[in-house]
Amino acid sequence: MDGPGGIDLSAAIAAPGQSPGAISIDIKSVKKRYPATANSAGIVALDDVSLTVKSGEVVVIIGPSGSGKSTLLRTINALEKIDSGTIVVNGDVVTNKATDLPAFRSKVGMVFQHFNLFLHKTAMENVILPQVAVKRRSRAEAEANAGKFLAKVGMLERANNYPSQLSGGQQQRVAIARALAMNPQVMLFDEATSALDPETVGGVLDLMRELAGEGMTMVVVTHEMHFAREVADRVVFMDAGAIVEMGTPEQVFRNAQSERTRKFLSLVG
Ligand SMILES: Nc1ncnc2c1ncn2[C@@H]1O[C@H](COP(=O)(O)OP(=O)(O)OP(=O)(O)O)[C@@H](O)[C@H]1O
Repeated sequence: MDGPGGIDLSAAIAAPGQSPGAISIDIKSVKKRYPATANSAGIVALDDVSLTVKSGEVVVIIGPSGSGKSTLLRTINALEKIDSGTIVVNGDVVTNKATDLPAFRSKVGMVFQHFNLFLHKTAMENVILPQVAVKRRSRAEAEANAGKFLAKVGMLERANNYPSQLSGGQQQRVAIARALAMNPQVMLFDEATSALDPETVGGVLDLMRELAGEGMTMVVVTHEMHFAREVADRVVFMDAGAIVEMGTPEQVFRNAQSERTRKFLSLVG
């Protein structure tokens, strides 16, 4: 389980209390409606969605634009509030008002399309800061940890660069190191490669593939169908705010049951 930097990360990645095959994420009957505004009618973004993700499982969510994929992902770490239903992540009831959200979010790594790095901080500082601010680690511990994870994503030699000095793919690898340095129990990827130049997409997908191989529980929203085919344990197809179909890549890509799934797949290849 060595990363590109030759570091064994299995201890850092194995989340305490998670046994392989146990349910890690339990989403039940979730409904979410964006209310009407002066300029737009209200939209049902999630229409009675239920999904469980087992510990160590890689679930890839695919579907047309506007089908609710990002909204579903963002409900898992409470970036979106839901109208009804429940979401439990490794025993934390996300939808319970009493849940300490900052503490909960530190256990869930999120990687965004647009990286969300601090632009006026170096790569190293970007990875150090959340560890100190949220995990209350000492600066020395956070720095050692940052070095370890920057090495894992192949960015240690660029540790002192600012985001503006890095390519999109490199910035995304720093963002992944930042998330991993928090020792997350689950990683959520929201179109992590959609904003990248084609030549840098592969490196980020390879890193995601490597994390999957190391047993990280992952939920991935992506338009990269070959990644879904090769890496997913389960593929979920969404349309119009609902899960239309889910199954192994083989089941969904080779033997889709729904006409909507087949039509989508015929369009995206
Ligand atoms: N903040 C918001 N306010 C109002 N409507 C929203 C908001 N965010 C998303 N929506 C709407 O909710 C629906 C689902 O959006 P969502 O971003 O989850 O879709 P998606 O499947 O991730 O799309 P894409 O592949 O284009 O990113 C869409 O109709 C979208 O326009």
